[in-house]
Amino acid sequence: MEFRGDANQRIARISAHLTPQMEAKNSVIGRENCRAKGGNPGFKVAILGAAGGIGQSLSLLMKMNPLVSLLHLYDVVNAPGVTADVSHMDTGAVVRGFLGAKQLEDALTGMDLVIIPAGIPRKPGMTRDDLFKINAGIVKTLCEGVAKCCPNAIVNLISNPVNSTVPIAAEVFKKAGTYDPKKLLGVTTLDVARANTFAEVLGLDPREVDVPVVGGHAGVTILPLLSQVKPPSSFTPQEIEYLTNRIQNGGTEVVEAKAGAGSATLSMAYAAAKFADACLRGLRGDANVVECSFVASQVTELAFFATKVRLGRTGAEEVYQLGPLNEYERIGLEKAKDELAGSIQKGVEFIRK
Ligand SMILES: NC(=O)C1=CN([C@@H]2O[C@H](COP(=O)(O)OP(=O)(O)OC[C@H]3O[C@@H](n4cnc5c(N)ncnc54)[C@H](O)[C@@H]3O)[C@@H](O)[C@H]2O)C=CC1
Ligand SMILES: O=C([O-])CC(=O)C(=O)O
Repeated sequence: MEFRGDANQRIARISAHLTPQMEAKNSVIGRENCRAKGGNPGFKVAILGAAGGIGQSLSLLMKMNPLVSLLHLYDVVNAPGVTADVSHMDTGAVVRGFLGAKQLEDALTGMDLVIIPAGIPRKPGMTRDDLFKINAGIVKTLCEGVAKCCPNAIVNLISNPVNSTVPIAAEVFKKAGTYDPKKLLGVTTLDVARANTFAEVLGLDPREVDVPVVGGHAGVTILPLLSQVKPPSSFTPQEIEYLTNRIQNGGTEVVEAKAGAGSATLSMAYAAAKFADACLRGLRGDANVVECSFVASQVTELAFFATKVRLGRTGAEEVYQLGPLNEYERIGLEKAKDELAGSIQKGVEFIRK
């Protein structure tokens, strides 16, 4: 082990979770220079809402990701506790905690990827849209921070209702003059994970199944394209009905099972970590990184729509078309678009009003 400076300096450094390189260059260090303790160069990732149900597990999973060199954990409560806890994991990423609005800018400065699971979750009987009143303002404030402190970062937006919070974020970035549609990604990975899992009726290992899920992230806007499942398989009409309903209502299934204690957190943290890893692999320049995401889109007449996208060095570099749909899916698409149009409009108006 290399020791620099006297013992007191070393102890101060350790308690601040800083490497000598990071201390020297503080938070404006370039990616090449930002090495986690003995690790490889990596990316700088912030989680906003890191002390929540999703945030805590996601913090754990991102601390385990070898592509992450610096992990900033921000919340309005309990960020120091989560940070202290996660920082004891003997993986490469250096962890720093940030508590409350006064520390938001420090949390965001220099970040390559910002993941946002901040906001209230549903209780039984609520729709995702019922969260708009509170979560719209939270997302607005956090995105204003992103625009100011890390305008080039990729943003993974998890806070519901995603169908409205992504348009809100876009409007905030437009207002700030920093909007890059390729860099704003609504996280719909859990819908795909559920579709792949529930397709067990095929008798397949979910890891081998790939069901594209398009549209948005609420009720009928969640449109699984079972006709495009890989490996190619055929379903009976009853199976299609069962699977489509279960995928569309997967979130509600968890909300009801938790009976007032929140919504999906563990499967969501898994899905968010999987999507964030795909974004980082894209940033690194890996080829053929493809995931579904709710993004600015010209695939339909709507300004935002979830489809498969190819992730690259600059974000969602290619937005794929829907591909051939069967009659059942065409009807589902019309329903999805009707609801999505209103949710997108609601988000846009929240900022433009
Ligand atoms: N996109 C998706 O597929 C999914 C989205 N969600 C959504 O994710 C959000 C979070 O869910 P949970 O983690 O279960 O909720 P939670 O209530 O457990 O955690 C939310 C965290 O956000 C923090 N927070 C609140 N205001 C904040 C602010 N201004 N700045 C920073 N942090 C703030 C809270 O202190 C809390 O720690 C909800 O809106 C939920 O609906 C949940 C599951 C799936
Ligand atoms: O259902 C909810 O409220 C949380 C969510 O978005 C999901 O689990 O898909």
